[in-house]
Formats: sequence, C-alpha cells, structure tokens
Amino acid sequence: MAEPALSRVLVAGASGYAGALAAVLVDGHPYLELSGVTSRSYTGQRLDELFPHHRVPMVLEELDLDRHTEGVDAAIVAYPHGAAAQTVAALRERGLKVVDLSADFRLRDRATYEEWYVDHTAPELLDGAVYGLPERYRAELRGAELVANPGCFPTAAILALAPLAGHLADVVIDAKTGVSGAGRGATDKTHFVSVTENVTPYGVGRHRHMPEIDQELAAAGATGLVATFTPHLLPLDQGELLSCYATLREPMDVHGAFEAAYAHEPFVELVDRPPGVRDVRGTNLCRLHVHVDPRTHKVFVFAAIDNLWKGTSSQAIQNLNLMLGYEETTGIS
Ligand SMILES: NC(=O)C1=CN([C@@H]2O[C@H](COP(=O)(O)OP(=O)(O)OC[C@H]3O[C@@H](n4cnc5c(N)ncnc54)[C@H](OP(=O)(O)O)[C@@H]3O)[C@@H](O)[C@H]2O)C=CC1
Ligand SMILES: CC(=O)N[C@@H](CCC(=O)OP(=O)(O)O)C(=O)O
Repeated sequence: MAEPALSRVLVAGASGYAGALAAVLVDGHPYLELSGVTSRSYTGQRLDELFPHHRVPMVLEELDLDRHTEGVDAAIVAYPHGAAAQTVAALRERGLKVVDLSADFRLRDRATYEEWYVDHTAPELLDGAVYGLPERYRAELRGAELVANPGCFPTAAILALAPLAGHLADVVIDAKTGVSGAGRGATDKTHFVSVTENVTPYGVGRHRHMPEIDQELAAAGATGLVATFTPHLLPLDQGELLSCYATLREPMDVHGAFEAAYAHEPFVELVDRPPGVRDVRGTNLCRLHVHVDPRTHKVFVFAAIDNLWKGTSSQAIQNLNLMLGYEETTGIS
C-alpha cells in the first residue's frame, strides 16, 4: 500500500509548554512535517535552546500569517484563552485546518463562554468547531476543519464519567494536578516555594472547567447535572489524577458500561487497581479504575492522565490524525 501523503503543520505559541511538546510530536510524526514554530517573546531562539530536553533545532519566529501559511495544511494554536480566537480565524481564512488548544471554541454557547472567559472575537466559528475528544466525537473529527482541544481536567472527567452520564444523580470530582497545567509563567501560587511540600485547593466554587465538564456530561446523556469540581495543586511537574464519586439515579451494570465504552479504545485503559500519574506519564493514555461501593452503591472512578499529553498536546495529534485522514494512533502510540 502507498504511504499516506505528508501534511505540513505550523505550531503557533511553541515557546509555551503545550506548544513546545506539540512541535516535538509533530516533528517525530511519520506523516507530519513541522513547517514552523512561532513565538513573540523568544523570536530568534531555537526550540532546543529554550527547552533542552526537546530535541527540535528549529528557530522560533514571529508569526507572519502569509509566510507561515503558504503550502501549510494545518496548525496547532497554543495561545492562552481569548488570545487564540483571532489567530484561529485568520488561519482558517487562509484554508488551514486548525486544532486550538485554548478554550475559545470549546463551549458551544457564546454567552456561557463570555460569562466564564472574555468577549468572543470569532463567534462565527463556534458552530463549526468540533470538540476534540476522539472517544466521544470520532466521526465528527474525521475531516473536521476546526477542532477545540478539550481542557485537561474535562478530558479526564468526561472519560471517567461519560459511561455513567445518563444515570448520574450527582457527582463530586476531586482533582489533583501538576504545576505545568498553569503554563510557563510563574505566579505566587505556582512559585516553587508555594508549591513544594504543599497541596492546595484552588478555583473553589468557580473554575473555568466547570461549564465545559457540565456541557459534555449533558451531551453524553446527563440531565440537570451540575458536577461538584475542585482541583488541587501538587508539587509535581506534570500529571493529573481525578477521583470521582458518583451517585446513580438507578442501579445499572457499571462495569459493563465501562467495558462497552472502552473495549476498543486505543488510549483508554481500564485497570484493576487505582492508577497513579506516573503510570501514564509521557503517554496519550487515560487509565481508569472503577469501584462500586457495596454499602452505598456509589461509583468511584479514578482517572489518571498526563496533562501535557492526553490533556493537551498528544490529544491534539490524535485529533490531527483524524482530521487529516491518518490512522488515529500514528505518532503517539
Ligand atoms: N499546560 C497544560 O497542561 C494545558 C494547557 N492547555 C492550553 O494550551 C494553551 C497553551 O498552554 P501552555 O503551553 O500551558 O501555556 P504557556 O503559558 O506555557 O504558553 C503560552 C504560549 O502562548 C504565547 N502567548 C501568550 N500570550 C499570547 C498572546 N496574547 N498572543 C499570542 N501568543 C501568546 C506564549 O509565547 P510568547 O509570549 O513567546 O508569544 C506561549 O508560546 C492554553 O490555551 C492552555 O489553556 C490546555 C490543556 C492543558
Ligand atoms: C495547574 C493549573 O493551573 N491548571 C490549569 C489547567 C489548564 C488546562 O487544562 O487548560 P485550559 O486552561 O486550556 O482550560 C487550571 O486549573 O486552570
């Protein structure tokens, strides 16, 4: 059989954690060619100087929309929320397929986005954007032009709870995350001295991922559900663990539902003991452990992902594979 045609891919925002890893994964992919890497603050520096563990010797450049899109098939945009939408729109105007790592196209409802984020600068693109969780939207992702890569907590939460969604009366999601989830810029909260030998809850009662989790659990069949979600910051560089405690409306075959949902998924593994973040580090895997409490019939689901991989950049490659017609696991298995 003939080899698939190569696609050229631009990574915008490659001086950040997510963009840099996306560039590495594009560079190592057998059918993708890294066409350029952009940054505003590190123009002229090589990616492997900025991140010595990332062996991509390409020079970061200021984004030039005309030059960087010529002969290019797709882009991964790794900008912060609010900053991404206009660049995404400009890249789409020039015909590129786009995976946006920010939240700018994740929420289907513009008013909800504007309530939790900022005013939307490209609302006309919302309807055509596909939510980039392949385990839920594989058919729509094949051939999609604009993909909204999910948030890291929503990725793990939805994979952990979608098989139960239609039966959920209530759910508590207790999440733990490494510091790279907050991006490269250090703040008082992410400073080494604040984080080391410490565990702190944050975003209590209001975290940007709440409407995204509720939106996608509703899309999976939940009715009238508002999940209780609290993340905690741990002294880890990367990795995320979600402990989910679900109350069901009625009895169901819980283990059967998870088997049915994930038996053929290449990147979701059901495991016999609770997973740790180290088990999935540097992989596109989500490991799930499901336990039904015999006393209360509550369902405990533990989900581990690497926030920079399945939570962001390797999931972006999984999405690009589907968008560009390659086998879904190429370059990330
Ligand atoms: N880190 C994670 O675990 C996850 C991140 N994401 C999302 O991925 C995106 C990137 O995150 P992450 O890499 O962690 O963040 P970083 O802060 O590490 O990187 C942000 C990147 O965007 C560029 N940038 C910042 N502000 C602007 C702007 N106004 N216009 C254009 N470029 C800008 C920065 O580079 P420069 O200043 O050089 O231009 C840098 O390249 C975000 O939307 C984030 O929410 C999603 C899931 C998980
Ligand atoms: C430690 C930390 O701050 N983590 C981030 C999660 C980042 C993420 O998943 O992404 P989006 O910002 O793209 O939604 C947070 O809680 O906001």
